Amino acid sequence: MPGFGNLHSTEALPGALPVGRNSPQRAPYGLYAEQLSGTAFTAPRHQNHRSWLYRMRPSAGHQPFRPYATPSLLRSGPFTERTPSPNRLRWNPLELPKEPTDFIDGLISHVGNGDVAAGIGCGIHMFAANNSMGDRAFFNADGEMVILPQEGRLRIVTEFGILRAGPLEMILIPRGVRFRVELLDAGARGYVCENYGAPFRLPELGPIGSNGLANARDFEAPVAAYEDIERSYEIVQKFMGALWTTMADHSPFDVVAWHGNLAPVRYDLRRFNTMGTVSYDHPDPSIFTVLTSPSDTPGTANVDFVIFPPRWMVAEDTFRPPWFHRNVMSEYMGLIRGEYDAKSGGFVPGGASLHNCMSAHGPDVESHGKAVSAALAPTKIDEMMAFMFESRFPFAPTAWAMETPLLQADYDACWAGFPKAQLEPRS
Ligand SMILES: O=C(O)Cc1cc(O)ccc1O
Ligand SMILES: [Fe+2]
Repeated sequence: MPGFGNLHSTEALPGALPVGRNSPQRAPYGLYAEQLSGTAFTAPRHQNHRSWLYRMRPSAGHQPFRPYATPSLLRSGPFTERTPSPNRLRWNPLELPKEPTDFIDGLISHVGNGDVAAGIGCGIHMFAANNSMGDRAFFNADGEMVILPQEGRLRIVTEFGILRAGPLEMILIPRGVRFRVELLDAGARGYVCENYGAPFRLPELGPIGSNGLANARDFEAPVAAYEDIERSYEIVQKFMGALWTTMADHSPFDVVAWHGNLAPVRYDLRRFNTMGTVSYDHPDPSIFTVLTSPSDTPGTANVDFVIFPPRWMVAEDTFRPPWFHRNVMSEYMGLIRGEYDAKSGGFVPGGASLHNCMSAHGPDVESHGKAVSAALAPTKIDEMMAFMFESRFPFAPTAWAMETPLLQADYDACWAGFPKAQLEPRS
């Protein structure tokens, strides 16, 4: 069902959705009415997110949660394992696991900021899995999750219905929504942004007008789909940075109908209506914002999700790749496919880089050299998709991120050896 933040109504059985009220004395088929809220009850109407779910049993029917025993590399803000680094860091891609590993156990925290208990900041994780979740559901009480598959297609069963997504697509799972990740290929790998702050929304378009960037209609929510499974089912949740587990005697994916404006969505990044200059100069990458989680300072995001999609480069008398810069915001980047225009090698699909607040970065020597001597004909950057999670809060790496052999030892070298500008002697 199309539309970001739309009010949807969907039923998998005729008449399952109550009409004219949310909570009738007896819901159709004896279903249980349950509200899931993503914002405070009193949040302004245009920011209020909630849905009503009509399910075979209330979610409340489960045993107490116990600490999850399987060792996990998932971490949360405050990220204090290692001193935040002012250095530019870059990582090679995760390898697919050798042991059977599902999405939950395949999550590895990379960097993060803020504080999960304060609802500020985000955690950025990678995942690598070779197994479907089986009779296991996961939900995250700490934040919503943007999932970006980089390799392998996923079938994500949620309480709201089923979403499939592969590389070049994104999934947004709201806080608290139960889901199960199944693999449609032998392995899957990707990135996750776990947003502790204000829910992601579409950015304002300002002078761009009423269309453009990620268009609301291209976000797709699933239709209601339920499974009637009576056997022991594990439910794992992330709460205040720790994983917890419990058992239920049935599948929690038993929602027969739902309505509301809180729902998981899929978005095909290829549908992004990319803007750029048609005259000169390289604009700020904020024109590539897909979704933003605002902070309480206007225009200064808790975290922005930004993509660098295929696009035509036509700028005249312009250095076309990203310029050299030092940014007050902190930048975590990943690559879904292709080659990023600021880096010739080293930044590979599935890899990642971190440029924290005020760290000097930009094109490497080779990309710079090519760009200053290029004939400025219109050229297309094709077959490429990079992305950035950009935040007002510097990112701290996890211990894993600093100790993994995937961390590149020589990243700084890509900015070594720029020829010095030759100043003309003044006459
Ligand atoms: O560092 C990067 O590659 C991301 C980036 C891209 C761009 O086009 C301008 C600024 C910026 O931070
Ligand atoms: Fe940058």
